[in-house]
Amino acid sequence: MTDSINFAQIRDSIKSIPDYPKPGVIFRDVTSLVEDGDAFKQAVVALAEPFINQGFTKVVGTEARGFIFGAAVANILNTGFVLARKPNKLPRETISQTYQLEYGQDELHIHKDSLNESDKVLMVDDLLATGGTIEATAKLIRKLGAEVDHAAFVITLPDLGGEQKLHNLGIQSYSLVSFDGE
Ligand SMILES: O=P(O)(O)OC[C@H]1O[C@H](OP(=O)(O)OP(=O)(O)O)[C@H](O)[C@@H]1O
Ligand SMILES: Nc1ncnc2[nH]cnc12
Repeated sequence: MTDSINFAQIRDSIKSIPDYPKPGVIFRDVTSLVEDGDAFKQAVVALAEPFINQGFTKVVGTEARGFIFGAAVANILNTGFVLARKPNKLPRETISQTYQLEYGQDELHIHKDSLNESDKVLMVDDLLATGGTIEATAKLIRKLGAEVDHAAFVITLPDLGGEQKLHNLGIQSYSLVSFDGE
């Protein structure tokens, strides 16, 4: 199925914005990808394809851009979709995990009753940079007793070390395109 995916088209649809949000950063903008219906469809199909019929019971997506791709992948895999959200957004009882940002720290929450020991989870996000966000997401999933060994991203920034961080957690990462030099 991935034979029919035009990875160059997916890559070309992602706009790169220099010096955003601060000097020296090249922002890889998936909003331009999702605005292109064909590129969006191909990206979602390519993200889901390796995980079809592999026994996944849930997809977890991380706020906010992870929701766009995660929910679509869950539909293809015929699984439920679980939201990992920033603080004060989820109405039921949650568990939380703090993680480091470049400056300071942030926190992610997940509903306590959204996963359990019987779940096999695929994590989906738009982009892997340092891996701090996806590491926090994996810790939440594991705290609830669910299994998580795979994460899928549209974009990886290999220079920022996220793949190694995931590897150290025993999580295999899969991405559609990578951008060096950041
Ligand atoms: O690998 P990391 O270094 O953790 O960075 C990757 C994360 O950063 C971005 O999210 P951001 O926190 O900017 O939130 P947003 O999706 O709400 O814009 C991106 O969508 C990933 O979730
Ligand atoms: N360079 C980048 N572009 C888009 N989102 C990001 N999140 C972290 N680094 C990023």
